[in-house]
Amino acid sequence: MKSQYKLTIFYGKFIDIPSLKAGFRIRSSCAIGVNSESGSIVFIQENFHDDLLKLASNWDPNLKHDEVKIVDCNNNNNNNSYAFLFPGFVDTHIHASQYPNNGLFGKMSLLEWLNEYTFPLENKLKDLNIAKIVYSKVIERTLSHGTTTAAYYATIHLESTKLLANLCSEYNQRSFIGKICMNQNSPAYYVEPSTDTSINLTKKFIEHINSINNPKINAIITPRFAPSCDKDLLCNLGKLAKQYELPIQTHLSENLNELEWVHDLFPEYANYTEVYNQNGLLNEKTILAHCIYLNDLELNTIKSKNSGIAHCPISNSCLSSGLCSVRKFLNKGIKVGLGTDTSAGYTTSILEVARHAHMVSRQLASVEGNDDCKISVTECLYLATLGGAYVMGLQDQVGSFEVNKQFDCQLINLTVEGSKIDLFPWDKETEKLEKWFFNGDDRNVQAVWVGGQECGIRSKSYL
Ligand SMILES: Nc1nc2[nH]cnc2c(=O)[nH]1
Ligand SMILES: [Zn+2]
Repeated sequence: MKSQYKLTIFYGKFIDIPSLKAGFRIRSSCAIGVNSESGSIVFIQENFHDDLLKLASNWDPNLKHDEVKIVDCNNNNNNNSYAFLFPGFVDTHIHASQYPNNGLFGKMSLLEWLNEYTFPLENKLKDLNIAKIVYSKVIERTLSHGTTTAAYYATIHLESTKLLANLCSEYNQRSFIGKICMNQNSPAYYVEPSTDTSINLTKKFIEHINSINNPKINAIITPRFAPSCDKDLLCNLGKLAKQYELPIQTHLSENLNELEWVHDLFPEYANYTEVYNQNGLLNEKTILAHCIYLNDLELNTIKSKNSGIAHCPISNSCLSSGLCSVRKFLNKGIKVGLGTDTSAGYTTSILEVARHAHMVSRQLASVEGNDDCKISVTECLYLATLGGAYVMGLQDQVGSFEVNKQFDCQLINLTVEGSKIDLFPWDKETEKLEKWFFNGDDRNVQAVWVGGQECGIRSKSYL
């Protein structure tokens, strides 16, 4: 539907983190103009206290007043309130199909959990009615937590994976969607019978994404992980990614038993990373989840291919997979983002994942006796936004507020009714933001926009 507006001007306090070490960039009384057709930012004017329509005329002198929409999020009139606009979160690793199992993992670790909890659930989603319920809920829930971009795993089923893509398009959530590929070492009821089947279904899925013709909705090549794909499938998926110039997502080095298994299954490769590398699956658009046990050689390979890592600290804790040193990745200049890894991770909130990343980094610092392990609040929030954008190859489009970037944004209100955050008159501005980091949740997310278009978010009864 074509908007009656040609320009939307968002006005308020804009906060983002433009680089890992930059800290909070706070732009107050700031007007950001968004081209309604393209969804991209056309101007940014901070400390602006004049008539906003003047900015519209500067941008296009022919614009009529009723072609300009003003979204005023400024709250300077009221000393007791505090709200700001922040880049939408980027979830670089989430299993949409596993959402009903969030919080269900018992005492299990990865390989038994896959067999007991995960494969039976994923298999249920071949039923399109079930898939519709699950996928609608996970999109609604992630949007309500401020996730504007997500890299989703679906299941091995073509039709329900197509449905996930359609729903992301309808809900207006920027997404990479992967039909899972797996042709070995999986239960008979949940496995693809051959490489050909897996490749053909993936091609059909790519065609479907092309038919949606929505630049926010993308296909991603998704070998589940090395143990569930034979060499032939891995190699053909590498070729497919190259042929269609598509991103790739998979799991790497998450659990010690998994590592041993990969070593037994693929003895001809020097290490786990080489299994992917030598089959054409590592490039600048590859998202590697976990990467807990990589050695220096493997990290160097990932760096040289400019692949990115999805750090999933909640999942790593839930399945007792291990403590992952993010600082090691950052020191090597490897791209890092955050992933909920629903449902190995119990939440769909990237803010909660960012908090846990912070906590795990402190545990590592004490285990290793090295304070350099600690990642700061703003570093964690960078990973949750622009860091994730880099991992997904979207760094020129999302993750921070810059002219020509897409307007993917969440309105955070710390003083909304029901908020868990108590502010005091002596709180400094950055302290308010740190309080949000530790005690904020979806109650503070008042609105979400992707490409300048507002997304519906669930049950905001107090608004
Ligand atoms: N956390 C996690 N690891 C995996 N490794 C292979 N499949 C999965 C999965 O679904 N979740
Ligand atoms: Zn995962």
